[in-house]
Amino acid sequence: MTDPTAASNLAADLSTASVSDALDSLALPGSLHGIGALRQGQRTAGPIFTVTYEPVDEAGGTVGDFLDDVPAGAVILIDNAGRTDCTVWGGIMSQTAHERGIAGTVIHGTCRDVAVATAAGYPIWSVARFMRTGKDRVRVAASQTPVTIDGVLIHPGDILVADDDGAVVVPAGRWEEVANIARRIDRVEEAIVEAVRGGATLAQARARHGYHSLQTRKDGLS
Ligand SMILES: O=C([O-])CC(=O)C(=O)O
Ligand SMILES: [Mg+2]
Repeated sequence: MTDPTAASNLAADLSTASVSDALDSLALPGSLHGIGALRQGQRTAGPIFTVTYEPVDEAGGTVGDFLDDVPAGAVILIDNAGRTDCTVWGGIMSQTAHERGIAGTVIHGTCRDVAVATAAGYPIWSVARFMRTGKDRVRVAASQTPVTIDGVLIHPGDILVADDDGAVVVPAGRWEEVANIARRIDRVEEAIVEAVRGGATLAQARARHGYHSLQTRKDGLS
């Protein structure tokens, strides 16, 4: 799944919660702990463009050097090792990315110029918001190489889904399998709520539809 439009269309109906449960059922990692939505009501999905930063302590380090290389529809995933004392993303970058049709930015690190991103409607997920620039403090070490965030190994082109609950990554080769399971989980959860509306107790509705084991590993190894 490398076509950006296809990825975002495929994920349009999927929440990160369902995708995470589907990953759990397959014993796959993917949920990016510690990265939260900049504001509520934003969501995105698409193939990942990876960026890795490294610290510097001299003039010449800077942020955003990779942005002209990112294709429309991609989700930028930045690994700055969770650093919160300086930025790797700001308002000029939000407006540029929005202008180019980039699907969103997910940062294991920090962004600034939040009001600008909000005004542009550009979606961002990050560890923190802080105003001190990364210029002269970090530089791009690599782009489009594998990164590891919260113990999750992520390759360029893997699929990222992000919403109010955070961001989750699915290996490109497992996307359809995971999405199908996530949709099945959604249908079961809807059926539980319907049963409650129809007069069942929550316990009855959950038991009837196997709620407690929806995300349980299905290979018998858990
Ligand atoms: O220094 C930064 O984080 C970048 C910045 O403010 C911008 O892109 O507007
Ligand atoms: Mg700025």
